[in-house]
Amino acid sequence: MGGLTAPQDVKNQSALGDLKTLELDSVTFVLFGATGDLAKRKIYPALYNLFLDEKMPHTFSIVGLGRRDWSDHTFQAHVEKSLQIFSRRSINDSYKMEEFLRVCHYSSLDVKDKKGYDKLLDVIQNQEKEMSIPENRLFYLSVSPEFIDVITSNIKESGLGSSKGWKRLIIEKPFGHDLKSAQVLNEKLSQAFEEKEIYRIDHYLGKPMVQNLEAIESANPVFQALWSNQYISNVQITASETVGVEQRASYYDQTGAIRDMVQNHLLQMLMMTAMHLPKQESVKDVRQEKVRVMESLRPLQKEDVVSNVVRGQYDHGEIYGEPVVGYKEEPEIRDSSTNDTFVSARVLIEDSFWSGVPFYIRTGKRMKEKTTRIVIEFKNPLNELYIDKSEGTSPNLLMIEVSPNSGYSLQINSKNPLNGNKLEPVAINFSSNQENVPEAYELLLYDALRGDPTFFAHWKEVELSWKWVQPILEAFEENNLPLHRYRAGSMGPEAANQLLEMDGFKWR
Ligand SMILES: NC(=O)C1=CN([C@@H]2O[C@H](COP(=O)(O)OP(=O)(O)OC[C@H]3O[C@@H](n4cnc5c(N)ncnc54)[C@H](OP(=O)(O)O)[C@@H]3O)[C@@H](O)[C@H]2O)C=CC1
Ligand SMILES: O=C1O[C@H](COP(=O)(O)O)[C@@H](O)[C@H](O)[C@H]1O
Repeated sequence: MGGLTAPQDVKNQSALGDLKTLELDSVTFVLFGATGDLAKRKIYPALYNLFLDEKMPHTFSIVGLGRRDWSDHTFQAHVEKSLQIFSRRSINDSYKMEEFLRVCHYSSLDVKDKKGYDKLLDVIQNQEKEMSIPENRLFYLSVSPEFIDVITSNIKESGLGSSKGWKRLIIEKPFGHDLKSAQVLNEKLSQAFEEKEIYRIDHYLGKPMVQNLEAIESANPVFQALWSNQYISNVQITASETVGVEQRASYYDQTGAIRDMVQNHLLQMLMMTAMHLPKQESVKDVRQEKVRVMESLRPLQKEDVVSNVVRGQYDHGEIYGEPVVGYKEEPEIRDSSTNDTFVSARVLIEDSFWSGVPFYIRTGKRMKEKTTRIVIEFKNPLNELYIDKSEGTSPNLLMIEVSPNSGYSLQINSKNPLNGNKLEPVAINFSSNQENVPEAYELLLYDALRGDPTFFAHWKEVELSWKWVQPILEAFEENNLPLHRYRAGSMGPEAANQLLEMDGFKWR
């Protein structure tokens, strides 16, 4: 096995480079919430795909935890089933499958039971001894956020966290419910883990096209030259979904689009789009630059929210031709709910690069299409050159398709000989082969295994995001702005279009 791959070992490598050849430290992957939904849909498939790609350490073991009284055998059958359903890769190689399942073990633990952690320590130490794994432990908390505090303090007190090797902690969203609760949670976390050991997952940061954003600018002189308020008129970030609240009513009705999507995923995409990096970027640079973006956001006062933010809630309608009920008719949603299922906002960055360039963000459930897209709209001074206004040009647009498709499209103007040589917008397209695109969780787990936190959210980013969002939460709670209804299957309320129209733009 190679030497320790501590965060400092990767800090000088390109944050975006391919490190496939790097040898990873042997590790015990300790999964809290191993019987849950996220584990089966995302975590096992990601680990297995990494294993098939030889991106797992040479020696590793997985210890799954939950309250259920499962044997190793039951757990392995559960993991296998989840791979059959959710892995994007073939599961026909029975030799590889057996090899993978052999290292999956299960131990039952109620996370509130202090004594249970002593037993867990024994289980892990025995595994480590048997498989000659040094005491490197990666703890993944795929459980409800209410347990984060109790788990991390029990990890500390039981000695599970005081190993001779390294320890890392991966935690899922949501990180807090508002600014105060996030600060309290972070304070508790930091009693058991150092910031450099904490990997806060935002799965949008694992999407290949989000990881590519910085490269689009820095690896293309043509965009590098244009990437500022001199040439860009506005930036639009959309994350629309066709699904409704599904089986998560109790979570979502307390959370809304503002906490579920805006505070984390949309602001992370905004940071990744707006940050400026020197050529030799490192983990520290990326995170510093993202923080700089957040520090430059014009803060919203509660009274500004009404003119910069639109909130909506879906009514009944149709999705892909099928009728769907409105939000308040969804099972377990309160009749009186004023929860936001749609949010759009105008965000202003007050620095020398972006001042005067509005960033518009929008996200919603039960919209017309499932798409995550970032559009950079360039200024269009040419129109004034055309005396005949029917010969006007369209703005150049760089459209970055994040998901479900990954690709770019650049809209330029061109004469169409089939239409009297009139100028028309045409698109230059690139789209990745979807089958080979790794899943976000694969990229993120690989980074955590090799100790690279670049694409995880640093506490400062999380805190600054909550700070920006906090006045919006309060304005929503106090009902200071309208709750616009929108038809399921539409692109949200009309007020979201007006937000751009008043600045002379439209959603792309
Ligand atoms: N599912 C998803 O798509 C997403 C989930 N997340 C986040 O991931 C986390 C997990 O979500 P999800 O998998 O959906 O949740 P589930 O409710 O499906 O699973 C919860 C897990 O926690 C375990 N658990 C609950 N109580 C205890 C306890 N007292 N002691 C030990 N284990 C316990 C359960 O095991 P058992 O029942 O055996 O005790 C189960 O394995 C949450 O923070 C969620 O917000 C984030 C993004 C997407
Ligand atoms: O974190 C979340 O993300 C999903 C959308 O993720 P995507 O990768 O499918 O775009 C969203 O449905 C969910 O409500 C939210 O918690």
